Amino acid sequence: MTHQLEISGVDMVFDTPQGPFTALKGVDLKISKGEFVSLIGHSGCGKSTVLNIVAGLYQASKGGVILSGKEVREPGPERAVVFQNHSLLPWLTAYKNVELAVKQVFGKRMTKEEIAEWVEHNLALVQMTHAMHKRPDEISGGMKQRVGIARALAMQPQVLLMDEPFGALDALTRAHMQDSLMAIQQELGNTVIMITHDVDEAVLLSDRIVMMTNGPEATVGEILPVALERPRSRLELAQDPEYNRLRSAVLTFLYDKQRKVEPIRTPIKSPRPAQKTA
Ligand SMILES: Nc1ncnc2c1ncn2[C@@H]1O[C@H](COP(=O)(O)OP(=O)(O)OP(=O)(O)O)[C@@H](O)[C@H]1O
Repeated sequence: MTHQLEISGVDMVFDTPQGPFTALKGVDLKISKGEFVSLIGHSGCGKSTVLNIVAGLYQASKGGVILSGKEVREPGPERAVVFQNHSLLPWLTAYKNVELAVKQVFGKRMTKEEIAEWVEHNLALVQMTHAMHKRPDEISGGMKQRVGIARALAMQPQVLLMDEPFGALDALTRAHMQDSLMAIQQELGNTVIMITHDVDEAVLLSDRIVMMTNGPEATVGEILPVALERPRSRLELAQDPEYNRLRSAVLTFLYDKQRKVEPIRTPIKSPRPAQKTA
């Protein structure tokens, strides 16, 4: 089976004032077209570094990434990135934000009418038609995130890279966004790599959960296939024994096998003033 995306033997060494720091060591991951893969692991293990290498924003120190047979060397429109802090241009409306990306990618190939239709179509996909002429400061965080997703989808990327896309949202908005993303991904068949800290989110959305070991020299620890039928309903899954088995497998990995022991610093007590003796 040929894979759409191959991350092979990736090491990442950062130069720091304290000397070289090996954040990643020997990361291997092969992803098929249309797969939804989550990266999960403790804070600082290197999830964003992996995503940035796939995005072409960082160059691996060793190894590399092949997408559809071509080596990734720089950012490109076939890999759209959605960050936690929706990076919309504040002076442009939701519509104009999406239009800008569409013009960058398809400006030469689409007519004005086609561009307008495509922008509206993608905003409709994320249910933002009603607010498409509002600026980012006039809409909620969840709505901004939806515009960010519409902008990424409108570029028709082969791979959608999402760095904790729903991390800053309240629980209800988050649940709604997860459901929309599942529906959109099922319709469009995009390949998605998503970083999350949320075990339920990982199990609900993914075809595979990639669990990373703690750094330094972090790498892929275990890969958990999630064979739950789609479409998935969060309410039904709450009672599903397989869902609960998968959930506890991730929790066991994170809190047992890769338990992170933070050094507890005992505050240094200031020496007691010497007692005066009479
Ligand atoms: N540009 C950089 N220079 C030096 N060290 C870096 C750089 N970027 C990341 N690191 C280090 O590499 C390690 C992995 O960082 P990364 O941001 O990829 O982790 P993460 O798993 O995404 O963390 P979080 O879940 O907290 O976002 C960390 O120890 C971090 O301090």
